[in-house]
Amino acid sequence: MANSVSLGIILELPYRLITMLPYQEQFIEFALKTGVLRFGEFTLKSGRLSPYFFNTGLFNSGATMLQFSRYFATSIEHSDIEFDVLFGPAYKGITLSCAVAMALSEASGKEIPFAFNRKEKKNHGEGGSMVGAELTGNVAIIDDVITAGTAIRESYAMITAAGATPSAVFLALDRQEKGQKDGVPTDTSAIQQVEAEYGMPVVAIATLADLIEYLKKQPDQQENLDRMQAYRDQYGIH
Ligand SMILES: O=P(O)(O)OC[C@H]1O[C@H](OP(=O)(O)OP(=O)(O)O)[C@H](O)[C@@H]1O
Ligand SMILES: O=C(O)c1cc(=O)[nH]c(=O)[nH]1
Repeated sequence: MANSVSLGIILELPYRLITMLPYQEQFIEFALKTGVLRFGEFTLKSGRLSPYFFNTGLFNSGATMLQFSRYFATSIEHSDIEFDVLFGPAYKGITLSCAVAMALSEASGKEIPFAFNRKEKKNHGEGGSMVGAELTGNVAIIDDVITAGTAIRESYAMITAAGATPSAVFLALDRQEKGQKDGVPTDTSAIQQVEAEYGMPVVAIATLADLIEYLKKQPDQQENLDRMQAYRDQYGIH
């Protein structure tokens, strides 16, 4: 795969179930280096106080977006999930769908049609809410994170309304934490709920488990590791 991130398939496959792959570790290091992934105290959309935060808005240069999109493309190729169109929900999904379609084309040499929506409908010119390729066949949704699953549910509705089939979700990070209903933690994560409700696989470049595994290998990160494990004990899915 020219110009892309190495999978290390031959050496790494035997360990696949018990350890993260090289590209996942490289992705975590890259997210830390760029400040996209940070440790500290952060209030989430759910109101939870988290010892870490993942802000893909900070992949905000050509070079970092290019690298990010290559990690995404590697993760998607590794999933072996086939699809016809990549759809990114506005706003962050707009740049993601475009950049990752480019990275997938670069890696595979294939046309990768992509589309996204407008948050506000356009009433002049070509009009409407959809931009890009026609939504047809199997459509994979691409986004940075799922919190409550609202963006994915809205994307599902837009894709089915266009007569296509939502078939998979590709994310940057799976926080692997319990969802919330009426302020009460649920047993499953919002991602697991989306998978069960819509029967779509959800694939992330990296997960909370990967992040914890990474921290265990860093001697100077014991304090962050302790906080992450305490957070997982409280809110993590089992
Ligand atoms: O699972 P959810 O509860 O929907 O949360 C996740 C969504 O929230 C963020 O987008 P947001 O809607 O805040 O808009 P943005 O892309 O314009 O930042 C994020 O990019 C996801 O799309
Ligand atoms: O749950 C959130 O609000 C949230 C967590 C996170 O790590 N990144 C993000 O953009 N939102």
